[in-house]
Amino acid sequence: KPLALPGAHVVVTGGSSGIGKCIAIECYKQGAFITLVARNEDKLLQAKKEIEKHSINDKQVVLCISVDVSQDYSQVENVIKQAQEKLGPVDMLVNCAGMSLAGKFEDLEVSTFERLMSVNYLGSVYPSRAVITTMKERRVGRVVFVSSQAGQLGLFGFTAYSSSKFAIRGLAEALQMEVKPYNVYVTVAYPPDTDTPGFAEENKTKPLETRLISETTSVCKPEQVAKQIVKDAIQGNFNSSIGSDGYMLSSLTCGMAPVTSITEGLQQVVTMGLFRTIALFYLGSFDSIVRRCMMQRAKSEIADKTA
Ligand SMILES: NC(=O)C1=CN([C@@H]2O[C@H](COP(=O)(O)OP(=O)(O)OC[C@H]3O[C@@H](n4cnc5c(N)ncnc54)[C@H](OP(=O)(O)O)[C@@H]3O)[C@@H](O)[C@H]2O)C=CC1
Ligand SMILES: CCCCCCCCCCCCCCCC(=O)[C@@H](N)CO
Repeated sequence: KPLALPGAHVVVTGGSSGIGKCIAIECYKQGAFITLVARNEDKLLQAKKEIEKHSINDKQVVLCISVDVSQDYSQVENVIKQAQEKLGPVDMLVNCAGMSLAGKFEDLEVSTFERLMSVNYLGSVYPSRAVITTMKERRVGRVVFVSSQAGQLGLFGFTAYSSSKFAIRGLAEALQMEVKPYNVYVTVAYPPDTDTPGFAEENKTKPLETRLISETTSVCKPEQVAKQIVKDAIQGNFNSSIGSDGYMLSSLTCGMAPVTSITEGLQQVVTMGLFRTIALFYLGSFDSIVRRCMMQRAKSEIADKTA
């Protein structure tokens, strides 16, 4: 019972840039009709043009809607209504609008915590809330949440970002239990660092510790991440991850997450102990990175004072 993308209506928030844009392209290539949701109209139009290059028939449409997904629920509800009037009921919603800001806890403004929670978490609640009733009624639907590897473990510098991405996991687990009997499937994606404009922005303020720890995993291409997310969403897999560290992290942090197949469940049972063992070594190396950076900073402070 995979979702058939040809002719389907896919809404992608954050679809004007990075991972979201690549998800839109991937779905368009498979015959879907697309609604892009983001704030900046120029970026939306630019992305629309780029996506339209990949059309497979002359009926396909890319609709652009400018709205802030985190501000006002009634606004978000309205634009979803508009999109449904033009392109029909939403078959798949991808919540990809989001942002990251890294910094030490005491260096981050309190407003940053509010902002990230509002964009990353509430910005996923609002569009989902706006599409879910119709999906349940039609007994068709996919809701995709884009969390992060930083939504599976807490890292130095990500006190504000990680918590907003962990929140998505709780929302997704609870929602999946509610909507599964209606044939609506929820997917949570946990991408690693991915080469996007958003990632470049994040790197401008990233503490050294965060950079060094993140370098444990390599930087992915957004096309590759998008392909995996679309594949998992079509299949109705609850979990979507990439690479061997992504696989280990998902297995290790499965907790009480819904299980998609018997194979997945068995793999989790068998690998859990081994992956926890590996994780202990990673945690040790992260701690030593943090300690080394601290000593380095202390040294250069002393040098500054004596100079
Ligand atoms: N790149 C990475 O390393 C990783 C990214 N992720 C997650 O993937 C998602 C996409 O990231 P990435 O592709 O790097 O991001 P980009 O910054 O490249 O793109 C973000 C998109 O979201 C839109 N957006 C941002 N804020 C809002 C808002 N308030 N309302 C509506 N639209 C908004 C932007 O458009 P506009 O600004 O015009 O509104 C843009 O289309 C994010 O949730 C991110 O946390 C997860 C793991 C790794
Ligand atoms: C058995 C256990 C294996 C453990 C491997 C752990 C590796 C941890 C690295 C975490 C990297 C964090 C990526 C955050 C990406 C992100 O969301 C931002 N770039 C957004 O802009």
